[in-house]
Amino acid sequence: MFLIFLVIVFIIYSVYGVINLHRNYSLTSFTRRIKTTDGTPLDKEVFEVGGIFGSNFELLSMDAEQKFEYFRQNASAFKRNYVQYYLRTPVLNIIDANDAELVLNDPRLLSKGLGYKFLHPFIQTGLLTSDGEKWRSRRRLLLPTFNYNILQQFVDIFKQESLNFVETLNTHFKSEDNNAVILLNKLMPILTLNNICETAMGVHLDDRLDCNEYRQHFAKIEKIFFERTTNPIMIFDFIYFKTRAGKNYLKTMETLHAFSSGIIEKRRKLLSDLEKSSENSSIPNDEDMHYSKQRYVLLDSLLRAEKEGLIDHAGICEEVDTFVIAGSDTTAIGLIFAFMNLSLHPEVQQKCYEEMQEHISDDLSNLDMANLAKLQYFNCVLKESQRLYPTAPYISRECSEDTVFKGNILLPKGTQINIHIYDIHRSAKYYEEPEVFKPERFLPEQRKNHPASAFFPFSAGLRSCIGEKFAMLEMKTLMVLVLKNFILEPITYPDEIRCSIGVALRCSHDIKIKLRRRY
Ligand code: HEM
Repeated sequence: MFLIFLVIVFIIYSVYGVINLHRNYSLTSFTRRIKTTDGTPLDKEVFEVGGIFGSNFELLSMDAEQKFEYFRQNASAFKRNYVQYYLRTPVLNIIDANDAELVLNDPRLLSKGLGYKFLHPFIQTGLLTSDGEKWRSRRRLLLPTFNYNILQQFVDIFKQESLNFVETLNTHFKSEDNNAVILLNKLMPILTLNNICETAMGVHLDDRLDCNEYRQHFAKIEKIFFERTTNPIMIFDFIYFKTRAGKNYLKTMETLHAFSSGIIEKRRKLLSDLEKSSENSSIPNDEDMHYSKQRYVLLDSLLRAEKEGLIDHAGICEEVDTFVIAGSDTTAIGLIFAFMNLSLHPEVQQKCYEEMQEHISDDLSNLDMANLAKLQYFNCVLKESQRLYPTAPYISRECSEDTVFKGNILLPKGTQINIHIYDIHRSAKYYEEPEVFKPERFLPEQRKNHPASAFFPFSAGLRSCIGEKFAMLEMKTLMVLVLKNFILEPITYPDEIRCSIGVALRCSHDIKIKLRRRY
């Protein structure tokens, strides 16, 4: 009898223990739960996605497009921030603009999310992925290289590269025809990779620095990056790098690193040749002249810092890798969707054309920062395009310690905070007819119709994009050159576009437009 009593007590105790454990831990995810600090139900604050196995297996069988859609469906089903549990990782998904602003302005939440760690073999801990003091000192070092005077000089390069681009577009016309079909996703990345290398790195791409190969390898890396973030088995380096896929990944990385090493080597040589030629006061060759007349670039800041012992060669490599990819892939996506939207909206295109004709002469002699700043409607078009197609559909932070958010939500150390820019930008809570392309919403008199916090394609707060002004100038300059020369007509329509998840916004198929020459 006593034994039966003991067994019953044991069972009750065990059940109680498990219930208590379950309250505090997501047992199948081996992680602590996000909770309120005062014991009120979490559901009052955020939606908690249930399921005995957490969300561990939800993404496993999905392809990149389905994963992208999965987050959109979550946003429209839950309609508020939601919590999920993955293996050893609580995740707070933010789809509320004010809460996104709170996270991005919180000095305790500057560390990047777990996903970025899979980029470390490629860009190590450069500005985008580093944390703490390293990030702070790099940001201090690099910020001045985007000042007004330097950007002003970059505009000349954007202009030259855009002229070259227009020439390339002209080669797509058959002689008897005034119609050319352009694959935006193929052409834009070439232009933007050239631009970042010419401007921030002060290096001209040539056969040695093969841009196509670089892009193909980056696409591979990106695919693997996402497979790894959503597959619990591939998360661990010590398993992953033993697999064949892991070994191939490291090989791909070598090609990418060879590209950035080539850039550094070229700039070092150029600077040393310039130094020598000024010592000998001989007449520098054409290329030297081109660069000496030109500008002080980001890479020079890094090389100078190396001389002062503030950074080593490995540090320079990680920053070059970071800036080459962050400064080219992003603006390429911005341009692809801006041109697609212009092709779909002839009235918007016409307004841009008229604004541009008023401020920029046909010989482009006054195409500079001051006149680009006058193109206010261009700004609206670029912003509206980035609202609908934000280059970074989501960004992520990690709690480096237990953190109380909004006064009442306890986020355990290691919690990932995913901010879904895409969902906020398209939310009916903030925008009237959110799916409709309306650049006018960004005109000064209409801006009050949506909260400022509901638009942040370049992120916000201390870790916002360092290249925002650079990107806007680059995109505007190309728009001027293309609209001066061509009329854009649609081929690809928004309802045909299937976005897929990636480091940045991806689309699995081509985005095309048709061009007609203006003259
Ligand atoms: C349309 C173009 C661009 C968009 C939409 C964009 C967007 C963003 C976003 C959303 C972030 C924050 C990422 C995060 O918190 O995880 C970011 C950071 C960053 N961006 Fe951009 N970017 C663009 C162009 C550029 C360009 C042209 C450069 C370089 C010239 C650049 C360099 C960087 C760097 C280095 C960071 C990390 C900053 C830090 O953590 O201190 N981006 N960008």
